[in-house]
Amino acid sequence: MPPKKSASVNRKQRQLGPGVGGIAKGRPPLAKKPQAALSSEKTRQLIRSHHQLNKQLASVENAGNREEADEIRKRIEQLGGLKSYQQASIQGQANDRGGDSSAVLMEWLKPLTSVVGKDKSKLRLLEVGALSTRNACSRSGCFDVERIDLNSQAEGIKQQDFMARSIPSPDGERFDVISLSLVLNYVPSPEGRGDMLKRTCEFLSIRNEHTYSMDQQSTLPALFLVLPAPCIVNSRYMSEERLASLMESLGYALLRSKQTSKLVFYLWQLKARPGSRRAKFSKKQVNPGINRNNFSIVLQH
Ligand SMILES: C[S@@+](CC[C@H](N)C(=O)[O-])C[C@H]1O[C@@H](n2cnc3c(N)ncnc32)[C@H](O)[C@@H]1O
Repeated sequence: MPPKKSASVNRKQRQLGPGVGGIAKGRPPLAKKPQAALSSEKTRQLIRSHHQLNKQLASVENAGNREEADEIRKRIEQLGGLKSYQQASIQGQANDRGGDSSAVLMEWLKPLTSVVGKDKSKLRLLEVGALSTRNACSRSGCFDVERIDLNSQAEGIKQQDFMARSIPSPDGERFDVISLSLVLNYVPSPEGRGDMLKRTCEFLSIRNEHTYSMDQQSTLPALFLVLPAPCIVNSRYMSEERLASLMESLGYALLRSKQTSKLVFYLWQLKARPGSRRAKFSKKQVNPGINRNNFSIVLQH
């Protein structure tokens, strides 16, 4: 089935400005009361600085430079650490990015979720990088949601690094859907991003026709991926085509995509777990240009 693609930029949203209309129903309420609001510009700056420092930290740690790593860690703490970054993300997305991204996932899974209540079997959803227990997916009642984050902000969110989570045994419990919304771009290295995408395959349940209904078979198991749009549309090293071939090499097929002025959304179905003879994806320039960024994803082995 060819992937369905939404209008490249949601016209209504463009007219109204981000944060109004479409999925812009505001961030889901948080368990903890946010601290005093920062201005949009300050929020963006804080997110940018946190990403940059995280990248520098990964690179000096890689080079074994402990002193410089300690120095960068101090600077991250001075900015308020991961907690302030999360706060800024919540606020930044509410202001700039159109609110709760999981509303897009709900929309895309509507044909499946509309029957969930009838046979009472909920879909299993793993939300990696969860900041709220009350986003559209959580509120829908269609999912058994497991939420994890490096720094838990609420009771229903387990404090856990996805990269350190034990891989389920062959007959262990897996998920029907994994959500990676604005998480991959948080990973500081291109290799780390490739590893994260590869890891998702281990947690999705590839069931057979006896366990998934006909409707479900055309969608599940699936990965919901959200990234800041510039990572894909304005990078020297990435493009939609390159992302699609990388994902295909992992066993994923693109089902849905959508682009707004700020974000790109994708729904990928895992068709088969990647074999050992998978193609490698190095950091290769596909869109040269001085005004482009360096976001990339590398698959090493
Ligand atoms: C920008 S927030 C995105 C929050 C939310 N998913 C959204 O779309 O609004 C990124 C979150 O991902 C979390 N994160 C990054 N890497 C992670 C990992 N390896 N395991 C679990 N959480 C991770 C960070 O702690 C941070 O809270």
